[in-house]
Amino acid sequence: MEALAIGSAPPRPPGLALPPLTRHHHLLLHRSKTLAPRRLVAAAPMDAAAAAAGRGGPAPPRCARAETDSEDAVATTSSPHSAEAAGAAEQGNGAPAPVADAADVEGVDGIRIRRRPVTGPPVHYVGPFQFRLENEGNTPRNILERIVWDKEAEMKERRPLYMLKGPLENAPPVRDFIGALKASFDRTGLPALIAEVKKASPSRGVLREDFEPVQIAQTYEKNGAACLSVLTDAKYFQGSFDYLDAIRNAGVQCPLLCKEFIVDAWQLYYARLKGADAVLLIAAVLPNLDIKYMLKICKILGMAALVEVHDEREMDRVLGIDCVQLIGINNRNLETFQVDISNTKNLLEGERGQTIAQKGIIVVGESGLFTPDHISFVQNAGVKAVLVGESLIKQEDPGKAIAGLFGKDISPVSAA
Ligand SMILES: O=C(O)c1ccccc1NCC(=O)[C@H](O)[C@H](O)COP(=O)(O)O
Repeated sequence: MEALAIGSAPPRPPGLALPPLTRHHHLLLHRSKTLAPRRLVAAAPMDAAAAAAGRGGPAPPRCARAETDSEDAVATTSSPHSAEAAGAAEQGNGAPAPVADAADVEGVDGIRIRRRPVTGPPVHYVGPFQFRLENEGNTPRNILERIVWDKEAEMKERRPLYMLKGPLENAPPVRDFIGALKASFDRTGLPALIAEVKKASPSRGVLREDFEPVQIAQTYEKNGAACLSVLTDAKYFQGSFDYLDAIRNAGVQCPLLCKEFIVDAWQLYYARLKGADAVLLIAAVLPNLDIKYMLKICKILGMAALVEVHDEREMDRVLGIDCVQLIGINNRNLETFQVDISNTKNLLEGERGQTIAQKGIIVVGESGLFTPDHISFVQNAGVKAVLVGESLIKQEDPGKAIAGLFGKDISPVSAA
């Protein structure tokens, strides 16, 4: 264990209370109260001398309230199940209290990643000092964990939910994401294209230096994309929520998927406010209860949800959830970066494929699609749509690259 004093503790912002609850808040409140009851936890702050010496010896326990009575704390607790299971209670210093055991977290509806650092964040405050204490429990095991942990930390800095209420009333109208996919499939007989507006990724680094999101969106639309996927994560993908409204304001009609690592219902409201028509829900990150809860909020907001799976277990979990209309099969393993397009075929074989057909679910093949053969392969496996980033974005004109990917011009103009 490494201990390093790196600075002094910043002041904590004062708590904020919500105005009377809206229709949206009621759902949040209900879920939070039923699933994440308030509780007291024993916090174990670091003993200053032990911390300085690099030992994590606990000081005598003290009690801290895990959740407050403030409506803000309740209404924005967006993922009650994972929050509860991950022991996301707060210590007096603003850091989550340590949870009992990593296995508890891993056992939540089968999600493998740890949603939060098991032993608390590496930075601890002891009086005016800040200590960095790294150990297995607070070091991410893979990129997905790293992203999600950072996302949870980002959420702590967000505006309170009630501040979105006014602007949300003026959000641009929702467009029919699933309808656009179906219309495109009916028009071309080929999987509908969700073209990705993505500057960089953890596995590929910077994909396009001269990144002009609006121009890219326009050329995608002109050349036959049915919908667009817009990366909004800044740290790992160099994306931005501002790209959503910039693309809409430029007159692009294609419905927009907010491609984000959603861990908190706040992100759903914010995505809608910025003009998203659909959001991504990643099964590897969200326990079933969270997925159901987020789907309900999406429904209230009128947005579609693309529920992403990577393996059989995630597919089976998601097939057990009512109201899922759109499933994305990611050919990329988000923990190892390995890409294998036969993953789409494997997950659609046999009973799973039949269940999907019976339920009328549209399947999107995601990642690693570069050639017309790849498109045919996933179409034959049963997908009605594809989500494509790298193979288009790296070309000089990403829009014109669509014809190369499909082996023919699929633009609406070509059909006229
Ligand atoms: O692409 C990554 O490096 C990555 C890492 C961690 C989480 C997600 C990641 N990518 C998201 C995607 O899977 C892709 O953006 C999307 O499916 C398009 O893939 P591609 O056509 O291969 O760019």
